[in-house]
Amino acid sequence: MAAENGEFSFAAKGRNGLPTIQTQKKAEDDGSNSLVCHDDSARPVKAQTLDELHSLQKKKSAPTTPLQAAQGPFAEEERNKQQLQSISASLASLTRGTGPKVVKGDPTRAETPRVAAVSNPHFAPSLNISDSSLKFTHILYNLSPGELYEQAIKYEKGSFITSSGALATLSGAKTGRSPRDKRVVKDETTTEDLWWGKGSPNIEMDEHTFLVNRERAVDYLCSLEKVFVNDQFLNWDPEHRIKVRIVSARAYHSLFMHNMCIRPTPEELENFGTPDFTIYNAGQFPCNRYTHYMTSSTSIDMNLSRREMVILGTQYAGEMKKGLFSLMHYLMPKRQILSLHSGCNMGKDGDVALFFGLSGTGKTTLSTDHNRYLIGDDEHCWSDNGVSNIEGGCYAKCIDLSREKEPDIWNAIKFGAVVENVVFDEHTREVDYSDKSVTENTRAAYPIEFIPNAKIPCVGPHPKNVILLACDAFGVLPPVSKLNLAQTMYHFISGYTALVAGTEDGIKEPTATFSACFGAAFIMLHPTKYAAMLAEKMQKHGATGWLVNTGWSGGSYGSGNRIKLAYTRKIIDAIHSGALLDAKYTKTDIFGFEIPTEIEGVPSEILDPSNTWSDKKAHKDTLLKLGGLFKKNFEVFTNYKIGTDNKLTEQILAAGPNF
Ligand SMILES: Nc1ncnc2c1ncn2[C@@H]1O[C@H](COP(=O)(O)OP(=O)(O)OP(=O)(O)O)[C@@H](O)[C@H]1O
Ligand SMILES: O=C([O-])CC(=O)C(=O)O
Ligand SMILES: [Ca+2]
Ligand SMILES: [Mn+2]
Repeated sequence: MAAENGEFSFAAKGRNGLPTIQTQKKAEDDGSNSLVCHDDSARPVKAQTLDELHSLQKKKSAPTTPLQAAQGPFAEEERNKQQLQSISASLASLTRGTGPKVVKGDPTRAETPRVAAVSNPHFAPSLNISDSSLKFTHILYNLSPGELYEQAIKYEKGSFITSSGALATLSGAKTGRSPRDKRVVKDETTTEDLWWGKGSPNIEMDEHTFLVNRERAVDYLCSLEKVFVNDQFLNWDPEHRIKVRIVSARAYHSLFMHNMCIRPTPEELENFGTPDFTIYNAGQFPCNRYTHYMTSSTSIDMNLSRREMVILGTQYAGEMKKGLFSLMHYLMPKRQILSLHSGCNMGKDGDVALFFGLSGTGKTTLSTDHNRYLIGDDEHCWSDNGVSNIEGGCYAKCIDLSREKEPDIWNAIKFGAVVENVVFDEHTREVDYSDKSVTENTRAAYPIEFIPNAKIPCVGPHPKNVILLACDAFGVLPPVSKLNLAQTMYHFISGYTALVAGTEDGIKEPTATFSACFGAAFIMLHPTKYAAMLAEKMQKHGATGWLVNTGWSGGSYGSGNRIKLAYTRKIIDAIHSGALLDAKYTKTDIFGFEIPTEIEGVPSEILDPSNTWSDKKAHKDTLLKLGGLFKKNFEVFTNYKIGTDNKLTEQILAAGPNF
C-alpha cells in the first residue's frame, strides 16, 4: 500500500519495482547510463554532524561600519559593551543603585559574552544583595522581523502567520487606548508649560508615584528571562530627530515599534549612544491599585523631566505610538515646530496636502492614494523646512478592509506587518476582515516602504491644502466645503466627528465628539497654542482649508448611507488638482459653508445635503441640533486669544454656526 501511495512511495524504483539503495559509488560510473539510480545533482553536505550542518545555515551579519584601525582590534567588543551598559543603566532600579546584569542574545543560546551590571556611582556597595541582582536578563536588541516572528510564534499565545505572511497577534484585554488612565507628572517644568484641568488629556500625577510605577515596571521586566529593546528614531527631519528606546516584554511590541518608528541603519545604530526618551512597557503586569492616583489596573505614565514613559496593565501597542506622539506635541512646539495629528501626501508636482481628522475619519485611507506619494498616515511636523513624518510606518484600520477599495493597504499586509485582533480561518489562515469577534478596532501596522509610492525620506514642502475630515453620522455636513482661514481655525479647534456608539448594542443615535486639534488625547499644551501656529503657517504659505464629510449623506445613521469612498476620493482629487478652487460655490445656512455646485465624478445632488434628505424638517432640525453642539463645545474657548492677532481671534469666534 505504501508504495502506491504518493506520500510514501520512493521517487526512483529499480527494475523489480522496489526502490534501489545505492551503497557505494563506483569509480568508473559516470552516472549517464547507470542502472543504479542516484541523484547526481546534489553533493553531500560538508558537515559531519547535525550540529555542524545547522551551524552552516546561518552566517554572522557582516560588520556594518568599518572599524577604524585607530580603534584597535577590540573596538567592536568595546562598542557592544557600551551598548549593554547603556541598556543596563536604562533598566536600573533607582533604589538599589545598580542596573541588572544583562547579556545580549536569546537565553536558549548560551554563546554570548556576559556583561556585568552597571552600578550607580551615587550608591555605596551594599551587602544586602538580593536574588534579583544575581540573575541575568537577556536582551533581544533590535531584532529583525524574521527573528521577532520566531519569538512571537514560539513564546506568545495568539501569534500566527496569516495567508498573506503578516503576523497575527492579540493585544489582550485592551483593544484600544485607555485615555483615562494616562497620567503626566506635574512638576516645576510642566506645571507652567502644560495644559491642565477641564478638557485637558493630561491627568496629573506626582514624581514619587511615577517612580513607584517605574520601579514596578522595571522590576517586572528585569524578572523576565529576556526583554526586547528597540533603539529607533522619531521624525524624518534630521535636524529635529529624536532617539527613542523601547523596552518591552513581547515580540509583538518590538515588531510593532520596529514598524512604526523610524528604523536606524546599522551604522546609525552603532552610533546611537544614549536615547532621548525611554518607554518601559510592562503591559502584561498591572499597576498596584494601592498606589496613589491609580484608579484602575492600567496606568500609562509620562515623565517629561525624566524623559520616560511607563506602561502597566495594557498591552495595546497603540499606547506606545501615541505616547511618543504626546512627547512630540511637547518637544516640537518648544522649537517652533507644529506637531499634527494628520496624514500627509504629495502630488507629482510637489503639492502637499494634510489630512486632519479623529480616529476612523479617513486619514490613513485617503492619504494612501495610488496617484500620490505617501509622506505619512498619522503624525507629522510642520516646520520652517516644510513637513516631515514623525513615524516610519502606518497603522491602518482593518475593519471591512477590501482589496478593491484599498489596494495599497491590502497589499501592505504581508510578511513583516503585524495585524492585531483579526479573525482568520484556522486552516487557510485567510483573514476575515469583516469579523468583529475580537474587536471592531482591528489594525495593521506596517513599515511605510510597504506602500509602493511612499516618499522616502518622508518629508515634503509646505502644504498647499489642509483637509479637515469629519465622519458626520448626523448626515448634515456637506461632502465638501471650502473654508476661509477663520473657519479652518474654528473647525480645527472644534475637532468634530460623530461616530455611532455601540453599533453592536443596536444604539442608533450618533454621538458627537469634539476633540481639539483633531487629537485632544495627545496634545500637551493648550489647543489655542497649536491653532495659532497653524494659522500663522497657513497664512504664510497660502494654504487653503477644506472640510470633508466622510460620514453620512441623505439622512443620519440609520436612514442615510455613508458617502461612498469612491466619491470622497473624487472630491479629494479635485482638491489636489486645484479644480475645486475654481468651481462655482453657494453658501449654506447655519454653518455658512461655501459648497461647490459640481465636481467631476460626483453626483451634483449630493453636494448639498438639504437635497438628499427626503424629510426636509428632519434635516433642518438635525442641522440646528449639530450647530447647537458646536456652539456649546466652543464656549470654553471664547476667552482665549489665538496668537497675537486680535482680529483673527474675533473672526474665529464668528466663524462657527450662526443662528
Ligand atoms: N467615504 C469614506 N471616506 C473615508 N473613509 C471611508 C469612507 N467610507 C468608509 N470609509 C472607511 O472608514 C475608515 C477610515 O479609517 P482610517 O483608518 O482612514 O482612519 P484614521 O483617520 O486614519 O484613524 P486613526 O487615527 O484611528 O488611525 C476605513 O475603514 C475606510 O474604509
Ligand atoms: O492610537 C490609536 O490607537 C489609533 C489611532 O491612530 C488614533 O486613535 O488616532
Ligand atoms: Ca490611521
Ligand atoms: Mn491616529
